[in-house]
Amino acid sequence: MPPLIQLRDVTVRREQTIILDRLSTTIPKSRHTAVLGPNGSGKSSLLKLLTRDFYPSVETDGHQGEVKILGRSDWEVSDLRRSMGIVTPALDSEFSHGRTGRMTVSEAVASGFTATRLKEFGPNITGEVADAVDQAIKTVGMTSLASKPVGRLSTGERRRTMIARAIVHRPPIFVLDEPTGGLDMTAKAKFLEIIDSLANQSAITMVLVTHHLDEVPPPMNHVVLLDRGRIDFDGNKQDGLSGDRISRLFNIPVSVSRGNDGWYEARIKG
Ligand SMILES: Nc1ncnc2c1ncn2[C@@H]1O[C@H](COP(=O)(O)OP(=O)(O)OP(=O)(O)O)[C@@H](O)[C@H]1O
Repeated sequence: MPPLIQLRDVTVRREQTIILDRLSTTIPKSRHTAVLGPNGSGKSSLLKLLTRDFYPSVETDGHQGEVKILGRSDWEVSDLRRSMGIVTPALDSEFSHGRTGRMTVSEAVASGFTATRLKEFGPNITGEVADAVDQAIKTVGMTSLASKPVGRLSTGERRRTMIARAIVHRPPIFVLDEPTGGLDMTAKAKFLEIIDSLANQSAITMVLVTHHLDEVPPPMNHVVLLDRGRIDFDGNKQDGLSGDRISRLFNIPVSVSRGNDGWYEARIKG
């Protein structure tokens, strides 16, 4: 079986700026991976390569890196997005207003099957689709709000709806970009609990972008650290999240500890 995700020597350039610099990494099935790094290090750009919002740039010597998903690099964008679960700030924002925001929670979740954003382009919510929608909504604790328009949910409720939409069709890959942005303490705790329980399942492989060490769920064992568009570290979480390494990466003295529950914590020293 080919790796789920394979990046080989990929550079992304925008207006003379190199955003990602000859990145190579491989994510096999079940290797939940956290991508960490300071602001502007290229984390979101890396996810955009996976979702085909960005493509590898052709370099001056004609070289072009390669992004393979599920062993293929020749995906139609719509097919590719249907085979992934995606939660990004842009998607979250789209579901917060306008016609997309008028979809009910059930309709929004069902739209994960078609990777669409309007009710009329979504699937019929009957039979197996309806069962899967109910199950996904239950997983994120939104059953009592299933008929409410997503645009009228709180940020935390909407974010949980986005998770349900991402997993409803049981995709092999689930990518999340800064999923706790804007959540209060309670909503964040609830959200991380859901992510943690999904990371305990091996059928879905998660790629999580974050700047917060305390948001990396215990079952997520692999980290990629990015520094100014380059991979600084790609390996085991325990080795990657050392105080020295994180201090160097974020350019500030930090002590990192791991609690008995497996969650990490970072504190600025001094
Ligand atoms: N479409 C674009 N055009 C030009 N520059 C871009 C574009 N997208 C990203 N960049 C630049 O690429 C760099 C990396 O951005 P990216 O958003 O991937 O970083 P990040 O690590 O996700 O940052 P943050 O933690 O702040 O979200 C930044 O310097 C950013 O300004």
